[in-house]
Amino acid sequence: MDKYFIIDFDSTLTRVEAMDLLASISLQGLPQKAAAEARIKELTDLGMNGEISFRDSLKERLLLLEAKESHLPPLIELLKKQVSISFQRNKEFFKQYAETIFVISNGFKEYITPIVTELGIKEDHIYANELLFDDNGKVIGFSEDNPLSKDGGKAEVIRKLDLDGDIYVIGDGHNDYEIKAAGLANKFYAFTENVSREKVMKKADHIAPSLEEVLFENKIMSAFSYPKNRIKVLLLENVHPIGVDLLEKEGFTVEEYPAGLDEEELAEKIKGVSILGIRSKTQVTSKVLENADRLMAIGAFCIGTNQIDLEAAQERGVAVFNAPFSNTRSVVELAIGEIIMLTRNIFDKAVLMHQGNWDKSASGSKEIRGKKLGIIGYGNIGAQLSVVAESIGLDVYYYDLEEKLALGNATKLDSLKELLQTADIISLHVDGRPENKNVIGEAEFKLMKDGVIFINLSRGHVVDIPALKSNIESGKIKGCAVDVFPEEPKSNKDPFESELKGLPNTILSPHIGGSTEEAQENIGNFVPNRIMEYINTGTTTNSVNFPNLTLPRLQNAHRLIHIHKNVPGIIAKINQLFAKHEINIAGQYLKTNEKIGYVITDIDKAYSKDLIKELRAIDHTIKFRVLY
Ligand SMILES: NC(=O)c1ccc[n+]([C@@H]2O[C@H](COP(=O)([O-])OP(=O)(O)OC[C@H]3O[C@@H](n4cnc5c(N)ncnc54)[C@H](O)[C@@H]3O)[C@@H](O)[C@H]2O)c1
Ligand SMILES: O=C(O)CC[C@@H](O)C(=O)O
Repeated sequence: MDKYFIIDFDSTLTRVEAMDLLASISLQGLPQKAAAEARIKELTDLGMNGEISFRDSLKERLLLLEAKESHLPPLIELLKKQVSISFQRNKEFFKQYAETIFVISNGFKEYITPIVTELGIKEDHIYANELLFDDNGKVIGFSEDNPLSKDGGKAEVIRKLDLDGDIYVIGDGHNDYEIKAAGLANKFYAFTENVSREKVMKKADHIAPSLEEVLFENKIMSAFSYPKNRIKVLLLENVHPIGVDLLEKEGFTVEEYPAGLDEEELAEKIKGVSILGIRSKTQVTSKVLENADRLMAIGAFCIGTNQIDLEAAQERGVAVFNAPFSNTRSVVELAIGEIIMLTRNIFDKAVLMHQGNWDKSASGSKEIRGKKLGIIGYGNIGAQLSVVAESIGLDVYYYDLEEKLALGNATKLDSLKELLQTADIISLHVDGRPENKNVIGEAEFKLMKDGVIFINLSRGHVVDIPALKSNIESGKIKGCAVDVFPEEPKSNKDPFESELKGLPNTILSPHIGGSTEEAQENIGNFVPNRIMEYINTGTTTNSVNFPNLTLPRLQNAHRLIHIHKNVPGIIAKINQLFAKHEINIAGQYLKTNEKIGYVITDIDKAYSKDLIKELRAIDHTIKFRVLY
């Protein structure tokens, strides 16, 4: 049985309403332009929603237009650039199915024909209205004999076509739905790539955010192996709008949630989600991952990834990406600011001022020049702090578990003990690995100098809070800044509880070390791009739990992505299958880590479904997907 596709033109095959464009050309320079354009838009929407008769809407719109024949060539040029993105991607479909694709539109043939024939649609498969011109080339109306100039016209055209097969209508308007309502179509797809009309969507058999969705539903090969709109993205904790926008523009279906979710809530919400975006609050535990039936990637829109069970994610073939240096500078600037504020007792003095007390004295206030800054954890933030601190006169010492290059004149110390005994100011920048729990506790505070300044902008659990509190109260710690806490509120609406509230010369901030507009914008750009690279090409550069592979762009081939447990012999098994199916390998890329193997194979276009089944069935396969 043949499948016929009836496609609407305005806002479906093109991203715009052609009449709106014609209006902006024909009314150019006329005083009534703005008012006429607004009314044309209004009439289009009323017609599309079925709220006024189509013929009335068309008549009134044409009258407002002041259009001439000479306006058509520039209109056609503009429309050529406005073909819907997913239609542009799927030119192959229009070529292959030319015999069964029809464009039926209430617009005008004069501009529709040049656009759609370029896509490969046959000229005699275009049904649309026709303009009437006077002798001077002015548009004076339309051919009223044409059924498409009146309500129910599309149904009438299809009835006359008498197509023998299944009929699928793709359109954004009520008049497209009417074909189905008249019993003349098997399915009506509400096409929402360009506009979403609530009323039309409600009546649709299926919502198609892109042409790929229609093709996928009908098992027709399309530009993508899987429609992007079926990739569900869940973004928690107020991810920057740039990130949301990038993922939406890619065609994914994005759901946002302003706060973090607890384990139970997320374990429920994660079902059906392909990409999860979080920041530092949300714990992605193995229990959550057990329920993650479709999860491909997690984006940590921050630096820290200790909130994610990276090993469990890896074992389930879920790649995790973060933004390793997008907010580094912001944290460093806050640390520098706090070092100065605490050394000068500004915080306490400001509180007194707000209470009406004038305490002008130099006692206990010091310059930072020449003071010894001890940095624990000389990673990206620690090292950057070292450079900036040195440039304003601090004498920098650092301790790291790993061998790190000393920047500038910084002095590397061989033990934490030595650092704690040396520094006047201690700033903590270790990562949040579980072994770092209470890395600074009573014993460590004891080793510090009396009157030390202590700053923690790393992770809350790395400091023993009761020990910190008693050392501030005793005066051992003269000034303290804490930005991160073992327990943090899930959202801005939840209360903040901590033993550190109300202590002297203690700056508490709500985990905003990386919360600058610049940093959030950087992160919003960085993380979605890494995820999209992974989804679209398999590239895992910058993944924190997957072997890092940077892959070339896929050209005229299929890319098979196989993630498996790292046990001997898997590659041999994969390649035996290619040999058995006489598949030519265009390129193969492999990287392993302790736990998993990541193999990408580019093959010629043709392959059998059996090959895919057999590849999936190889023992120890974790995940498998095909890209093209
Ligand atoms: N407050 C905020 O808003 C904010 C913003 C960004 C990053 N962070 C946190 O800051 C910390 C540092 O970030 P980064 O980008 O520099 O990370 P990083 O991974 O580049 O550096 C961490 C360094 O700490 C070292 N280290 C780990 N444990 C240690 C230990 N016990 N003793 C000594 N050294 C140890 C590591 O070897 C590494 O060099 C992370 O915990 C991150 O989550 C907080
Ligand atoms: O913005 C956040 O939630 C986390 C910021 C910071 O702790 C990070 O890890 O980058």
